[in-house]
Amino acid sequence: MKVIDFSLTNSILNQYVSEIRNVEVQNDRLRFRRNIERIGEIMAYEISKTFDYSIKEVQTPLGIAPVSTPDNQLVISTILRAGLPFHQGILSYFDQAENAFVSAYRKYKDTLKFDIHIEYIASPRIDQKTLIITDPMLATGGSMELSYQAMLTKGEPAEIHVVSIIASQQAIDHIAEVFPKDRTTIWCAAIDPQINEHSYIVPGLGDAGDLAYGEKE
Ligand SMILES: O=P(O)(O)OC[C@H]1O[C@H](OP(=O)(O)OP(=O)(O)O)[C@H](O)[C@@H]1O
Ligand SMILES: O=c1cc[nH]c(=O)[nH]1
Ligand SMILES: [Mg+2]
Repeated sequence: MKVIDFSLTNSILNQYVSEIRNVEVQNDRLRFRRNIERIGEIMAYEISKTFDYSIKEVQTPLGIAPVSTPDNQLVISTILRAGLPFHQGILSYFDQAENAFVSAYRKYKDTLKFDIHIEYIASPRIDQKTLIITDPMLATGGSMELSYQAMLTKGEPAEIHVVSIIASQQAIDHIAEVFPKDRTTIWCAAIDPQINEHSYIVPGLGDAGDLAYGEKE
C-alpha cells in the first residue's frame, strides 16, 4: 500500500490546508469549501500522473498532433456531506468520470459511543475501473471502510485511490489493514498524530461537514 502525504512536499496546497485548519479563517464557509475544492483539484492533477496513457492523434487546423492522454475509466465516489466540495474539485479535472455518492453518518449511542450508518448509495458498476474514493477527514477510518464495503456491491475495481485531506495515523493504519494492499494508494494532505475521546482528529480542523454546510440539528 502506498501512502502519499503532501505535507512532506512544499507546495501551495499547504497554504489551503493552513486556511481550513485556522480557527480565524475556517468559519468563512465559502472560503472553506473553495479551499477544499482547490485541494481536490491539485490532488486530481497529482493522481492523474499514475494513470495509463496512450498516444492519440489529434487533428489540428494545420496538421496532426500526437497527444498522450489517459485511458482509465474513473469512478469518483464521495462520502456525504463533507466530501461534496472535495468531490467537485476532483471532478473538475476528470470531466468524463462517473460518480458515486454514499451517505455515512455517526449515530450516537451516548456522548462518546457511536456506530456508523450507511443508508444511501448511488453508484455505477465499478468492475475493472479506477475507483477514487474521497472524504476530507479520516478519523477512525470507519466511514471510509464501510463506504468501500458498500461500493463493493457494485463490482470489484482494478485499483483504488483513497483520497483525503486530514487523516489520523490510526485511520491510515486501519485503511492499510482493510483495503487491498496491492492496488490501493492513500493520498492525504497531512497525517495527524491523534484522535480524541469524541473520535475527532487532533489537531485536525474540527467538523468539516459543519464548517462547509452549517451545523446539524
Ligand atoms: O473516520 P471516521 O471516524 O469515520 O470519521 C470521518 C467521517 O466524519 C466526517 O463526516 P461526518 O460523520 O461528520 O458527517 P458530515 O460530513 O455529514 O458532517 C468525515 O467527513 C468522515 O466521513
Ligand atoms: O476530526 C473529525 C472527525 C470526524 N469528522 C470531522 O469532520 N472531523
Ligand atoms: Mg461532520
